[in-house]
Formats: sequence, structure tokens, C-alpha cells
Amino acid sequence: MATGKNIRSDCRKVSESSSSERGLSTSSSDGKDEKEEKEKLSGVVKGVHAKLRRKYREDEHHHQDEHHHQDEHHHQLETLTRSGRNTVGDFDKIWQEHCEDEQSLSEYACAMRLLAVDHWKKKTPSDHDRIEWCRRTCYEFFRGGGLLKCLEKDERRRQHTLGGAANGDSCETERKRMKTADYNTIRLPFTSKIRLLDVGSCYNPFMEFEDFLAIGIDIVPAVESVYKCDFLNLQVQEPLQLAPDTIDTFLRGSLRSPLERVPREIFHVVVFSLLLSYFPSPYQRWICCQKAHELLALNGLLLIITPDSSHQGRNAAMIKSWKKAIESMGFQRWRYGKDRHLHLMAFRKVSRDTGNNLLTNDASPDMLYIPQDFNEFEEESVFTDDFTRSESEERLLVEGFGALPEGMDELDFS
Ligand SMILES: C[S@@+](CC[C@H](N)C(=O)[O-])C[C@H]1O[C@@H](n2cnc3c(N)ncnc32)[C@H](O)[C@@H]1O
Repeated sequence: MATGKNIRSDCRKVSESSSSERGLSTSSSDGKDEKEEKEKLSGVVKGVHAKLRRKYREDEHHHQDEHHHQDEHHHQLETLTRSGRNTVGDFDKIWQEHCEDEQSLSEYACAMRLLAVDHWKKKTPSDHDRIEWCRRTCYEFFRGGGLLKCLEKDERRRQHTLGGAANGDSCETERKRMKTADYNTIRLPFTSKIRLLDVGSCYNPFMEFEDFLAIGIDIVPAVESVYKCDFLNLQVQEPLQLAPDTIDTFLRGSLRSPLERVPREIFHVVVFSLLLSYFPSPYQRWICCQKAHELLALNGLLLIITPDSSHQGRNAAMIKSWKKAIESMGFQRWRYGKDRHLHLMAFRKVSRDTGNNLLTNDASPDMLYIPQDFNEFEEESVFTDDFTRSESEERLLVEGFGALPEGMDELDFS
């Protein structure tokens, strides 16, 4: 288990103590009005998000005032690295203070878990459940021919680039490529367990699936099996050059809370489910995606689920921008879906090169924006709305939510 401490009972305690102040109950079956409880739980969750954003915004305004009179050159540099500066300055402090606010965060963890397990999971048809979407996407990719098609396509592209010529140089390059890619590259047939890192896991929803070796991490775990870990500050170590079985044993037996370091390229899948919008700064979202890239084996999948309750078209520009930013780091989008409340994206790691140079790369952290960055009153409806839908809505969503056929992805938002 991740920690000797019984977080679940802690969670219950916090939830119970807060119930006297806030009227939260630990179960929706205790006769209280379910809707009222859900509103309270989502209030706790949205309140923590809003507080963190407010602190960040205040700090940003303060910073802008201070630097109002800077010379032109400095100003340009500042603009270039605008969204980055806070992680090394005051924002580091804000984030640290946030992570140390145990009381609010434990309450948040309980509320989020109850919301997800007691309210969403029970009400959401399984083919519209975000966790189920992840499971299905992984299955289709690793076991259902998805990766195979990608590799065939890669090969066709490579042949095309080489001009089909067996020229000495290209063969030598190809041999080197295969050699360096031997370790930590996902190959077919894929028979092992899917090593999945769930970042911001809260209640470890992937643990129940046999097919996964699921590692959940969170700044404040809501259940014992989740490791305490701040992903933003997680260190990435040299990769393990070990057989898959030994890596599984390592993941099962050697990790401890608080988790501070993990070997590079050890995971087949990294999941960010409702994680990136937690961060008030696009730069933090950018850091997370880069870190996911480092932790994934070549051909591994980054799954991103991010809330947006508006119609698919409204934030098409945002999703296009995210696609460009994330692909610039050495990913390629493999799948996209839009649910009523969520964007669901799967990116494959296609290159070891992270394109990690803000000055030469035309993508930048600002591209990972969310509506709340510009409008503090933008509603986070995913935490409030009902998940049940009318029949006609269901039919519409099945198209958007389900798989875009391979090759159709480019048609979407591009
Ligand atoms: C909105 S909840 C989503 C929970 C769960 N993934 C789901 O889909 O229901 C966001 C979670 O991310 C966690 N989190 C935020 N920043 C984090 C960080 N830097 N490292 C690890 N977890 C983080 C929060 O504590 C919270 O549990």
C-alpha cells in the first residue's frame, strides 16, 4: 500500500467534521437530498479551483505592475516567457502554500471522490464514462490493432522518405535507430499488462481493471492505494533497462509515498483526467505534458480529458491550439472525442525528441489555455450538471464520443 496511514478513514473524518459546518454527508444514501449534496460537493471542488486561480491572478497583476516600466528588449523577453516566469518566482510559493493547505485539500479529495463515485459513476452510462473511455481507448490501441496501424503507417512514411532506396547511409541510420529504440519502445504483439500512470488520480479508478498495472498519484490521495506525489515536482531518472516482468515487479514493490522520482520511459499510458484545468497557469499544463512525454515509452499513449460543457464548435480553436502544442513535444494525436462536458484526447509518443526549445519551437505554453484563464466567472459545469441525458442527446454523443476511424482524425478540428 502507498502509505501506512489510513487515508480512507481520514477522508471520512474530514468529511464528517466538515459535514457539521458545511452539511456534507459521506454517503448519498443517508436520506439527504442527493441533488443538494452534489451541489455541496461540487461547491467544495470548484471553490478550491477558484481560490488557486484567484491567488495566481493577484500575483500576476502584482507582477505586471512591477514590470510596467521595463525597457523594450526586456519586455519582449518577458512576453516570450510570460507564462513560464511564475513557476520560478512567486508562483512556486503560491503552489507550495496550496499543497500545504492540508485541511482544504483533504476536504477537496473527499468531495471529489464522493462526486465521482457516488454521483457520476452511478449516473453515467458506461459508454460515456471518462474512465471507461480510457480503458477502451487503451484496449483498442494496444490490443485491438490501433498501434499496428500506426506502425504500418510510420513504416510507409519512412519508406517514402528513404525513397525505397537501400542506400548505405540510410540503412546504417535505420540500423542505429532500431538499436537505440530496442529498450523502452512498445512493440507488437503487446501481451503484458498495460503500465498506466494516473496523475491526479484521487480515488484510483483504474485499479479495478485486470488489464492494467495502474499507479495512481495525487498531491492529496483520497484512498490508500494512491501515492502522494506532486507531479510538477516529480523527478525523472535514467530509464531501467530491464525485462518487462522485472519492471512490473519494480512498479508493484518499490514505490513509496511520497513519491519523488520515477525512471524515464517506464509507462505505456499516462492519464490526465480532469487534471490540466486544475492548474491556473498554462505553463504548469505544459510542464505536465512534457513530463508525461519523458515517462512514456516510445509509442505510449497520453490520455487527456479536460472539461468543457460548451458545444463542440465553441472551443474548437482551443483544442486545435492544444493539439499543436502537444504535438510539438513529440506526440501525434491518435484519437479525439467530445462529450457533453468533456474533450477526450489520446496522443501517441512518436519521437524521443521533446522539441524542448521555446525559442525555436513555434509552439509555446500559452497555447495550452482554458476559458477560465481569461474569464474568472466561466462556469465549470462538469462538476455541477447532471450527467443523465435525453435520448436524442445520447445518439449525438455516441458519434462524438466514440472512436474516430483511423485516418479520420485529421478531419477533426485540423
Ligand atoms: C478534478 S480532480 C480529478 C480526479 C480524477 N482524475 C477524476 O477524473 O475524477 C483533479 C485531481 O488532480 C490532483 N492534482 C492537482 N495537481 C496535482 C499535481 N501537481 N500532482 C498530482 N496530482 C495533482 C488533485 O489533488 C485532484 O485530486
